[in-house]
Amino acid sequence: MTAPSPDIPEVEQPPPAPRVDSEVGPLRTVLLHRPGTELKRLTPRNNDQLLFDSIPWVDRAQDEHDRFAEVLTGRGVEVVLLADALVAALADERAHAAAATTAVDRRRLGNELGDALAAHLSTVDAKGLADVLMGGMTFEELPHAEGASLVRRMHHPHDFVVDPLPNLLFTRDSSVWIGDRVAIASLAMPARARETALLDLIYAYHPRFRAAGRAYGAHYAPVEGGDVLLLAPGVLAIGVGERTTPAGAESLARSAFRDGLAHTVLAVPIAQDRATMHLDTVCTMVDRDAVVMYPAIRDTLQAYTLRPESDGVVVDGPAPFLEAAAAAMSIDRLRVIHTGLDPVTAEREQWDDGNNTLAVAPGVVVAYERNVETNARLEDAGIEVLRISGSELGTGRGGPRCMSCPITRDPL
Ligand SMILES: NC(=[NH2+])NCCC[C@H](N)C(=O)O
Repeated sequence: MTAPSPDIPEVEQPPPAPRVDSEVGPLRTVLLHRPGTELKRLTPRNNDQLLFDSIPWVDRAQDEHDRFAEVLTGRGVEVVLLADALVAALADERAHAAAATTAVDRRRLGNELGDALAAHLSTVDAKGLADVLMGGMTFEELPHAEGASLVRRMHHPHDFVVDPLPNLLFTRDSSVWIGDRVAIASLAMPARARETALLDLIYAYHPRFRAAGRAYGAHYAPVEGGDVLLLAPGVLAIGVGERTTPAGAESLARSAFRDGLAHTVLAVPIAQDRATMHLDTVCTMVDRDAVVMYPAIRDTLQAYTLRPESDGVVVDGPAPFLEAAAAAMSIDRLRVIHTGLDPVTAEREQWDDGNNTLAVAPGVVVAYERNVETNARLEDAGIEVLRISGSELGTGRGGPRCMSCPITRDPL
């Protein structure tokens, strides 16, 4: 390495402008969330409701996440952490005021305690407020106020005044960049609904993002980012199942057409099960023209094709997904990496997010190491697999794609 010449001042490069046109273009900037206090709130009594399958060992989950981030930075990817972005956004006093409002649930607390909580949160600094927004707050932690309160007295000290958001870890779902616009998701499950407010604050007030245009902003039908795949520039696939609804998919399609972000949208019905909660639990792209897909659905996956028409959309199909996708992408065929697994191994590895890979470039993906068979087949097919451990991270049922929201990818 040559030392910088003393005469030429080092010019700091501005970060690349947000823009994502594909699933596999070289990844430049990604939003991750290092899990924190919110995971420590999980107990055997609340984990189902909070959408975790067991109680993670938090320190180990953080270590695993740090390794994940290191793999990405090792490949030249800039990692933006959600907590840092939130604190930066909350430095704007309008964001601070709005955030306090989103945290106060008057249905739960009533007006008196609601007012007391709002007054308290308005005095907390940006970091402290971000901690409450992400990690939640219990009755025990609520600073003492004067006067009698039935709400305080009748709640258990460990009940939540503000619910924790353990699924913030899955940054894929709460927002999605399509072209140069960001869509804030409308999350289907009550345990995740408030994540939207946090992402909204980040994109509205963070100096780096506040100029970004919004896609889908004003619609409310559920759409989650795990269901949205950018198959090729101008071509979106949107899973419709446990999370994203037909209305959500149609609404996002119309908004993408209106903004010229897409020419074709495929709406892909998936089973309404926890195992297949998002399209990216059964299918992710690993190369320009290749996907890894759960073998059990390979031949049955269907798609409706939506295209813009002067004053609306035309809907065709359903037709086999692989054919509809190839046609929309203008390629002969979409390769499916044949994992060739026996049905039991395939089902086990699908559950453990074997199909949920994150491409850092065409043909290079991050995957959980535990899915030994799926990863071996990917390598047989010439895909480079960057393995990470996810024994604790995986307790929330999400893999590398779920845990990452690409902000900038280079064009293909
Ligand atoms: N894109 C994904 N597959 N995300 C997985 C999200 C998992 C999370 N526990 C949930 O139930 O919402």
